[in-house]
Amino acid sequence: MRTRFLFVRHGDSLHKQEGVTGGPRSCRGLTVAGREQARRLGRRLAAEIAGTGASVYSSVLPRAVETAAAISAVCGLPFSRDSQDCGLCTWHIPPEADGLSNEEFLRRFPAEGGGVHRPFQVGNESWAELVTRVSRTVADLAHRHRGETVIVVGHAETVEVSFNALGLLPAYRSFDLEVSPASVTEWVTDEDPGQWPPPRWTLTRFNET
Ligand SMILES: O=C(O)[C@H](O)COP(=O)(O)O
Repeated sequence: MRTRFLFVRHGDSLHKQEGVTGGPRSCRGLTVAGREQARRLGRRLAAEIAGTGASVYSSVLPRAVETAAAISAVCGLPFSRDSQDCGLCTWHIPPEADGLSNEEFLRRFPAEGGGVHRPFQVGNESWAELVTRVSRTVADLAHRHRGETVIVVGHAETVEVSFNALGLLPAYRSFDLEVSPASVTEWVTDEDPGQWPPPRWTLTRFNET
């Protein structure tokens, strides 16, 4: 019984191009190149999951939703509003910061003493809160889809948290991870994802473009 998670970062996005925070109000989805990346990735994944099927989930932000919709369309998999989960989002920034340039966000919302448990900006999540939120969502999906393949379309942080949720790394790690647009990171286990103690997952590829 193999359970397989394919974590995908969204394709090239307008928020990156424009240098804005890109929350629910200001995210305007993918660039033209990003849409093509998503379709190309969909074709690759369609070949990989042929015969096994998969379930597709995304965050609620348009850049992830568009990427997931493109992948699902190419693969012939269902994808609806019910497949979109805020638990898979990147940072939950304060609503007043949504749409600001990144520089302005850092300038107007500084929080001294930011760390693992205290946020780096006023009103933002802490890293530990983000890790817990995303990990909880991934754990629920693993439980619901034991023995199946799950495609999770999110953000750089969603992919990073796969190391906490499945690899059980502590929240603080002493190295950084580079996560490219439209990349795939895969974890598999042949153990029961719902067992206690937790199963051992294997990282079979990271940031594959
Ligand atoms: O830089 C950002 O806006 C956040 O880290 C979100 O990451 P994303 O570009 O993968 O959505």
